[in-house]
Amino acid sequence: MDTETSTRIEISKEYLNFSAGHFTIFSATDRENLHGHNFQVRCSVTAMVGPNGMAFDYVLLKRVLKVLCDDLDEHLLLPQHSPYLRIEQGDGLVIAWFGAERLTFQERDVLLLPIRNVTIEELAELLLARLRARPELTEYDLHEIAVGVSSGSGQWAVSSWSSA
Ligand SMILES: Nc1nc2c(c(=O)[nH]1)N=C([C@H](O)[C@H](O)COP(=O)(O)OP(=O)(O)OP(=O)(O)O)CN2
Repeated sequence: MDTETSTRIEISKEYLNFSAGHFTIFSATDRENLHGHNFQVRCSVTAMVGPNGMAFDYVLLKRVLKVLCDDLDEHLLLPQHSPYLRIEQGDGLVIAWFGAERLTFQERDVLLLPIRNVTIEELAELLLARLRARPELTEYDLHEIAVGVSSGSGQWAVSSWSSA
């Protein structure tokens, strides 16, 4: 067997998910009501298969993905970089201003994310960046990484990176 093959390993485990509240913002005056999804996450990684017939131990990848999902699980997700949402914090509260609307939450319930909108495309890009930053993966010669996020069956956003 040629020891120079590049193979894509795909991970799509039921337990790679997070339940979170959010609202999608469509414009300065239009947003959804607050609601939640059971978001699903999947990942594919392309790497060289070594002479021992293995690219890398994908169990490690699954463990890291589960940590990234658990970090988001059971929170209200708010975008820190939305052009339409102003966020204040204090006295144990998070206050989000959407135009004249004042949305008030307990700090313990909120996760502020460095994204522009809580959409599956922004979540996929965020999880890809967080995955790439994990030290556990830096020792591997990875060629491509793609992370998918779904807000419901049949609808995904996939954010990808390539070393090429
Ligand atoms: N480009 C995007 N458009 C929208 C997003 C998004 O993340 N990216 N998100 C939403 C909302 O989250 C909306 O609540 C999604 O809900 P919906 O599509 O209705 O989800 P369901 O699983 O209920 O889908 P059904 O087709 O009704 O089964 C809107 N737009």
